[in-house]
Amino acid sequence: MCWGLVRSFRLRGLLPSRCFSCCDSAAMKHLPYFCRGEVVRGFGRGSKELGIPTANFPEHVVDSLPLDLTTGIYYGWGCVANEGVHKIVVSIGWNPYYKNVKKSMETHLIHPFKEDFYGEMLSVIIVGYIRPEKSFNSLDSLISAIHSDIEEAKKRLDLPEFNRLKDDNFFNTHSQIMNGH
Ligand SMILES: Cc1cc2nc3c(=O)[nH]c(=O)nc-3n(C[C@H](O)[C@H](O)[C@H](O)COP(=O)(O)O)c2cc1C
Ligand SMILES: Nc1ncnc2c1ncn2[C@@H]1O[C@H](COP(=O)(O)OP(=O)(O)O)[C@@H](O)[C@H]1O
Ligand SMILES: [Mg+2]
Repeated sequence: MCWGLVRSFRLRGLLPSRCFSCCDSAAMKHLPYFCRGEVVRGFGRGSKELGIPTANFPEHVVDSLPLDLTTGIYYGWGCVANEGVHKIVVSIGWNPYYKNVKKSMETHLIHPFKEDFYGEMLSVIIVGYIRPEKSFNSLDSLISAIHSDIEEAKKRLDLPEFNRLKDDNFFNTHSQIMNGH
């Protein structure tokens, strides 16, 4: 754990004053992480098998993630086509339950959408880390874990230090400049 970084995040108001047991230095050092890309098709399991749709980013967006960014489950804010900012949970990795060969980055927006939005631009700010990805013994266990992640994300995003990032100017621009470069 790099306490210098943790302190600097706290001073900038990006970390709560108490440390969550799931703090992970390799995840934290890149946060908040700004990311934007078109929504593409995945395996079609999110809605059909899990009842939890995930908007998948294209390969080039996944490949541009920092190589040392810990895989796992994150939370933050997201916006489809510049129309409203919503709480999100994000899964980054190989979906060990399904043994995917390619790394994916998938966002579930905690908001009911009337229609699919494939091809639209999705902008996300990842602000915190929840847990590593796991392989579960049953589909029901995976679904329960995802629902717990959603509840955890909803709570943490109400903390003032995370809540204010929903108003970040990133969601009002189309700029390709992200994470300072
Ligand atoms: C909050 C959240 C947590 C997830 N946790 C796991 C996990 O622990 N293990 C896993 O194999 N997949 C996990 N996933 C990924 C799902 O397996 C994946 O979203 C699902 O297979 C849909 O894939 P698709 O978009 O290709 O249809 C998680 C997804 C979300 C949104
Ligand atoms: N709340 C939501 N969060 C994420 N995607 C959603 C949501 N509501 C509808 N969708 C749509 O569902 C799609 C994802 O469903 P999913 O079953 O994971 O398919 P895929 O495997 O193609 O990603 C998204 O690309 C989007 O068009
Ligand atoms: Mg998906």
